[in-house]
Amino acid sequence: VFVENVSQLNGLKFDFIVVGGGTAGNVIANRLTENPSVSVLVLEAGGSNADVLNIIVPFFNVKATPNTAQDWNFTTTPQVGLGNRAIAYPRGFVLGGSSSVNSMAYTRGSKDDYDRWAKVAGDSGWSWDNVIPYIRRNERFTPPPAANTTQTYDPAAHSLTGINSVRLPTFGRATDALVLNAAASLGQLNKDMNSGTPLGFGWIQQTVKNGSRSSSATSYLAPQFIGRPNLHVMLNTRVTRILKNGSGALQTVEFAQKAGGARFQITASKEVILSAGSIGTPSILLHSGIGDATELSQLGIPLVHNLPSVGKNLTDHPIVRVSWFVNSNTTFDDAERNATVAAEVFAQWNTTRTGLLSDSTSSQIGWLRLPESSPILRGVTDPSSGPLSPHIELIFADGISVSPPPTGHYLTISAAVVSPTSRGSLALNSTDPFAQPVINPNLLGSPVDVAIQRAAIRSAQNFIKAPAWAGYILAPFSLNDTASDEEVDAFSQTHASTLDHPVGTAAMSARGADYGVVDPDLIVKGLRGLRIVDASVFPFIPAAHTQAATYIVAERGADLIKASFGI
Ligand SMILES: Cc1cc2nc3c(=O)[nH]c(=O)nc-3n(C[C@H](O)[C@H](O)[C@H](O)COP(=O)(O)OP(=O)(O)OC[C@H]3O[C@@H](n4cnc5c(N)ncnc54)[C@H](O)[C@@H]3O)c2cc1C
Repeated sequence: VFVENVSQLNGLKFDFIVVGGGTAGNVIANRLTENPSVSVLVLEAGGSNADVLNIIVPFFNVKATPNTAQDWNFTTTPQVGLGNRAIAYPRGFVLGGSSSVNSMAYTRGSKDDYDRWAKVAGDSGWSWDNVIPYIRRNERFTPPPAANTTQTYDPAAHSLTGINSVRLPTFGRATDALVLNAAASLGQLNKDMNSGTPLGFGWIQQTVKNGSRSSSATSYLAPQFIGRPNLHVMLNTRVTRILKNGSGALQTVEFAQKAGGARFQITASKEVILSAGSIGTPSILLHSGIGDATELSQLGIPLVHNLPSVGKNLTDHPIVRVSWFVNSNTTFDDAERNATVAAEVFAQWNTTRTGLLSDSTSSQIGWLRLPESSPILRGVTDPSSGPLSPHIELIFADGISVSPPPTGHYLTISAAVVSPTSRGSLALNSTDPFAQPVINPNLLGSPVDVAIQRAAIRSAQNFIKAPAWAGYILAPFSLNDTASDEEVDAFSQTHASTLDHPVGTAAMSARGADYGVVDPDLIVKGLRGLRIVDASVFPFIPAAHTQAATYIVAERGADLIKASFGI
């Protein structure tokens, strides 16, 4: 049930209040209200996801952010590793959160990623084997038609019965065979990168249903769920602080509906769940006086609970896009720069939900591991989570996204560091909860990350030398294949951006550890009544796009809450 205004809350009582109707928040709302006697209120800062074409049409994801009404429109601090550039830092400001604006890649990461979580959290419940039931609750996989013999996947790794739809791309591209043949010739084809062993090249899986985006808003809040009388969702409502209730538990939520507007309070009878994401969650904690005592006192925020790790450990994936001119006139560049072609592909999507616009801009990904003998790893602890995990990701696009030059056709390979060693931070410089926090992801902030970024670009340059590409690649567009290491590093510094995967700002650690923000059951250390369920609790970033891991944390988080209250 959507609550239109604050007065409608009068007389309503809630067992749980979920702060943020994003990727994780909507999972919690859905799972807790399976029990009709449990009442939940979701407070979401952004507006509705309905009828927003840039959200619904998969290919338009590149237009959903940055600098739109559905984006928080954050900017980072000047990034030392990026030549002091400050860059846009997109986050979904809309029901569904970042799952409503992301690029829809569905990648779980490796078995090692979850086993490392279990180890640092001291809780085997976070291990790969033990999160598989939660993967299955989340995923509703649509296999490709049997006649499609080129697309591979491992049926044993997928669930047909979950809530959030996942499928392979449906629009064939000229580059599909080129990527796969090149990978095959190198002996690096992976049948299904979501089986726990992602290394190699293969088909991307996407959160798409019948040619439209599947987000936590369209899936976990689908009509049969949002219609539950025990589930209330209020949009355009910014949570400003969490306060103690009469018994000292952090169960009272303060919110406002516009900057400088009236503040309201509402109390959950059982628990408050923070699901405001890796930027929103630590911001709310700090505004509530939960964080580093010295930093809070410098801001003049009264200390409620000294927890120095709040906002620290911000981890993200840097990415550099490299493009080449290609011998083709079927790339998607024309659909982005030629109004006639754009109208044609839109008409096809609009009538049949098929064609170019029914998928995201990529169809294949490669996950690569540095050789054990790599000089980059000499003398440093391997930053990956283990031998099954990549250090590098390559994402293939059959064109240049967003604004291609007026002529020419292109191939773009986005080369990312998926085992970053740099850690950044999230802090406040104002007591106004409507002011932007200070976001420093510290991208390419360590020599190891710069070296892995260089290796990632080199892998892309080497990959297109495989015989399968002969005659297709014409010439480098943005970076010469003959560039020296220094030139590659300079290119990274001027072109690197974010893969939009911030995590870890309210990280989980073992019970009793002298760092960390939440215990393995996701309850805030040393407090009662307050739990965190979103990507901010990841203790390490998985070598993957982060939505699948967020859904996994949320599905298990819901189970942990149910167990705590016997519901
Ligand atoms: C542009 C972009 C592309 C991406 N591409 C991919 C991809 O292809 N594949 C992939 O796996 N991952 C991708 N990601 C990352 C992935 O989407 C996120 O890791 C994941 O969605 C995070 O989920 P979350 O629940 O932690 O936060 P979110 O989904 O961001 O949810 C947080 C919610 O809380 C709300 N909120 C915040 N503060 C407040 C407040 N004070 N009061 C009330 N509400 C508040 C927000 O508006 C939002 O709705 C992408 C992200 C972005 C932004």
